[in-house]
Amino acid sequence: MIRAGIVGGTGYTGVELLRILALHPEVEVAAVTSRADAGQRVDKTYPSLRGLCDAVFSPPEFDNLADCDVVFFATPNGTAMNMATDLLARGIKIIDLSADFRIKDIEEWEKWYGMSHASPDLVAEAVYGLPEINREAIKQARLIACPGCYPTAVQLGFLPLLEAGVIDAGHLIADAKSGVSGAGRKAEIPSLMSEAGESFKAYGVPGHRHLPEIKQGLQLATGQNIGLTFVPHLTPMIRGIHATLYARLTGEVDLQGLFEQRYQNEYFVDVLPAGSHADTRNVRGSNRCQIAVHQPQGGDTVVILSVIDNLVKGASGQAVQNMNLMFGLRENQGLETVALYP
Ligand SMILES: NC(=O)C1=CN([C@@H]2O[C@H](COP(=O)(O)OP(=O)(O)OC[C@H]3O[C@@H](n4cnc5c(N)ncnc54)[C@H](OP(=O)(O)O)[C@@H]3O)[C@@H](O)[C@H]2O)C=CC1
Ligand SMILES: CC(=O)N[C@@H](CCC(=O)OP(=O)(O)O)C(=O)O
Repeated sequence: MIRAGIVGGTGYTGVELLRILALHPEVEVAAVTSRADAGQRVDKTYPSLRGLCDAVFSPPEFDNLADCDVVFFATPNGTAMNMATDLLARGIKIIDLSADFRIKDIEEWEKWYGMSHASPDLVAEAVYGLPEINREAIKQARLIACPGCYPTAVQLGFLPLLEAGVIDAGHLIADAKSGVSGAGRKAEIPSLMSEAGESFKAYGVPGHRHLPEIKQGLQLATGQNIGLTFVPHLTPMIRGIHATLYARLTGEVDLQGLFEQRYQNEYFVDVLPAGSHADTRNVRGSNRCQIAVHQPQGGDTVVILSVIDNLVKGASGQAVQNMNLMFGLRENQGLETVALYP
């Protein structure tokens, strides 16, 4: 059995990892940390796990994680970068759900994240954990930077078009909407039901920290200079991201065929039949990204609809998909759940 540790087990992505790993046949959850709940049984904080998890929260310290084979960081930005070196030196693999190792340009990272980087040397080594691009590198990696939630939905939607060279890469538009669980479990006024409920708003229009991540990811994967306008929105649902992507076509192409071919061997990317409208409810609780392809009125604008569950394919499910690859397991092991409907 793989001994897994979770740093930040009380947060939304932490408990989602616990939910997935509780039924994973090859994994034993050996350590779960929380500062606030240290000493308390995990299933007291989360009764949904009663009978499935007998772990007790411990403080996020090296000694409590030292017997793990892999440690997931489900923590705010700036945490994993301070603990990674010691864990790696002990031979423990790391899967970081935060942004600490995602951006290769350290100055750029420091600008967007507003802090200095504690382990710049590890950034070069980290593998960006989007399996649909980096599968072979992930299998060899000891440090994974899991993609952000918006970057997962946006990159999977644009990739086939950029790889085929059929759109103007300099003028992409991503109009994305997220449920409130994307902001995490911490108490914050914008996440209150009376603030986010019955309301809908854009935020981060002048610049959101996922912009450099998406541009870097698409640039590295396709070798093209990417120009992107990215506008996130907060929508009054709990889980889900819906990205509506726009690009100008530069030639004639069978768009539906292009997407179906690109993702024909990808278990977690489902290209919907022509004419479909992707809907977040069809991926809620599952590790799937569903994509619909449109060319309105046969014009020169392609519109891609890409939906994921931000906590699963956008975070913890993708993290487990990476773990499966790193440990030579079947990529979809423990992740074959069907979406919850409605
Ligand atoms: N929510 C989402 O949809 C997504 C989130 N992410 C990223 O995943 C990470 C976790 O997100 P999320 O689960 O939403 O966050 P939450 O705010 O819900 O949870 C954060 C967790 O980290 C722990 N924690 C906080 N500060 C520290 C610290 N300094 N040292 C150790 N543990 C700490 C908290 O427990 P305690 O304070 O008790 O220690 C808590 O368990 C973030 O980096 C986020 O950006 C990525 C993709 C999607
Ligand atoms: C709705 C909401 O607030 N979403 C978050 C996305 C958070 C997230 O998951 O950030 P990382 O993927 O970079 O870790 C935000 O826009 O800040």
